[in-house]
Amino acid sequence: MTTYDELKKKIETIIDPGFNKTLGEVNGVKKLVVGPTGVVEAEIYLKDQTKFEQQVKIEIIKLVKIELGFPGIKIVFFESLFVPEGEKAIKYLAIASGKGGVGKSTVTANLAAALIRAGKKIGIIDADVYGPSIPNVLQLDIKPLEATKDELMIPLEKDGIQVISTEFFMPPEKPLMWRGPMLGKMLVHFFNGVKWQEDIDMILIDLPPGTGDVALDVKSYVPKSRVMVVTTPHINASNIAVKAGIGAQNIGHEVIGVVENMSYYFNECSQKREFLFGQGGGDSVAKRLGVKVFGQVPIGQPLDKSYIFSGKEEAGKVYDAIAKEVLREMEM
Ligand SMILES: Nc1ncnc2c1ncn2[C@@H]1O[C@H](COP(=O)(O)OP(=O)(O)OP(=O)(O)O)[C@@H](O)[C@H]1O
Repeated sequence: MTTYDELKKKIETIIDPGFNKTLGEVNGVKKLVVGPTGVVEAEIYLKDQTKFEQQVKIEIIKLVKIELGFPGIKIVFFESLFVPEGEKAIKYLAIASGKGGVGKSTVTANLAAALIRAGKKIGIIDADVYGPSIPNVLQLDIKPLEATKDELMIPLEKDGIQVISTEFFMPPEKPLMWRGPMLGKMLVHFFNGVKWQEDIDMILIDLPPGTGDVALDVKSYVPKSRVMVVTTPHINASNIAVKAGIGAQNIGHEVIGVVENMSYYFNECSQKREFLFGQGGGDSVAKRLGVKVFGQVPIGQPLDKSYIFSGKEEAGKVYDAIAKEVLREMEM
């Protein structure tokens, strides 16, 4: 009769083909239970899970049922979180908002630009399936994606920001009705099927507004992703933003801070700030989530008529300060 320890040891000798190391070496066997009827239950973490799951599943079944004589095995696979020594772990920051239209995508793109000014290599996953606007905000020309030999998508790039967007996969001017499983499939490609160029430091994820399937998927693919909440100063917007933040906290994400967008309009004539959408939304969200406000972005457009502020403009300086807070919170 095979003991539990022997079973574990043997499973841990199976190779994770993504890493070309044993499951033991890459901490790939997370849960292993032998039930009362002798059926084994296992949670296995693999690199490039979708690509290698079937192959590893067959090996484990052969080992557990044929070689070791257990009556059955149930296996659930997950994407591995293991980072080989000497390799840098990419950090993930999801940008959430309660309501649509509060400027989440504008903030995401400007934060990416500010992080690049701070010397970081940045990618954006535009997961806002209902209204992907990152390509628009960055004024990115959409063209067919190229792929590597092992069929990983190569992101498009604008001003050093690498982008993968749901918009790349939508027929132009035709809305798509996304349902849970389709969303999941799209996201799995974003998290496992992209070859980010260079030695990327951080990936920003532009989430759809509200709480929902996409946030849950992000949790399963990148459990360690932090979350930043965007709100406007209006109290209604902030009440809904709190819900998005609490939703993220409830599924185990760490919310690191709040950005208040469209905080005020700076009146050049009176040299005073005018609070067109009220005041206090950002503070209220931050207080209720137990985090701080990273910055207050004024109402306005960049001088060059794009959507991205330069580091010389007032709003650009606010984004630089937000980037600094983000880097500090993410220990980078
Ligand atoms: N600080 C700002 N000042 C002036 N206009 C802004 C500001 N921030 C965003 N906008 C404008 O508000 C509109 C909505 O912004 P954006 O698309 O970034 O919002 P969103 O929250 O991502 O929306 P959705 O969730 O619906 O995609 C855009 O036209 C954008 O240019």
